[in-house]
Amino acid sequence: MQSTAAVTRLNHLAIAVPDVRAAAAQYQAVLGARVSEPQALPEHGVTVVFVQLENTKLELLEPLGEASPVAKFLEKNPAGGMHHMCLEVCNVKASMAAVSERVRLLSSEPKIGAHGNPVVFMHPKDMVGVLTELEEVPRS
Ligand SMILES: C[C@@H](C(=O)O)C(=O)SCCNC(=O)CCNC(=O)[C@H](O)C(C)(C)COP(=O)(O)OP(=O)(O)OC[C@H]1O[C@@H](n2cnc3c(N)ncnc32)[C@H](O)[C@@H]1OP(=O)(O)O
Ligand SMILES: [Co+2]
Repeated sequence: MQSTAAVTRLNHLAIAVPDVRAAAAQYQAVLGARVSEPQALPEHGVTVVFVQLENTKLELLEPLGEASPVAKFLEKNPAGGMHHMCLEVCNVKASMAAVSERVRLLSSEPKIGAHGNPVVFMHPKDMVGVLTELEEVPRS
């Protein structure tokens, strides 16, 4: 049996949007959702707003800076769209080692994500078309 990333829970679904404030206002007005203040994350090339749900979070992503990975996505999907999903793991480096021969990891080291935890991405083409993020979340 090959070792796996050993994912546990869904942490968030991410939606790329052209204007994160307008998108947050729409989610609040139409869905009645609780939304966070925008958070600039230059090291990821995004400004994010989190929509807190009872059982998970939605992450609204607006491009930040010239090299934003989301900018190119929005060129192809100008109105916005589903961008990635984030699954939780207990040890992101162990998960990376477990899968590195079967999927392309999009960074050689984890980065610190929006929640202050280490994250890494797996190429969508190796994950049946879905950009998949792994986030190390310490289990309480
Ligand atoms: C804050 C943090 C957190 O949660 O804590 C975050 O989430 S930061 C979230 C932002 N950070 C990231 O997304 C980092 C990981 N993303 C990346 O490294 C990049 O966006 C890639 C996924 C490698 C795509 O790179 P690039 O845009 O240069 O490639 P590309 O446009 O030529 O796309 C290559 C192929 O992948 C497809 N492709 C591109 N982005 C995709 C996506 N989000 N979902 C599904 N498929 C996608 C394209 O359609 C194309 O397929 P075809 O060849 O068939 O046309
Ligand atoms: Co994310």
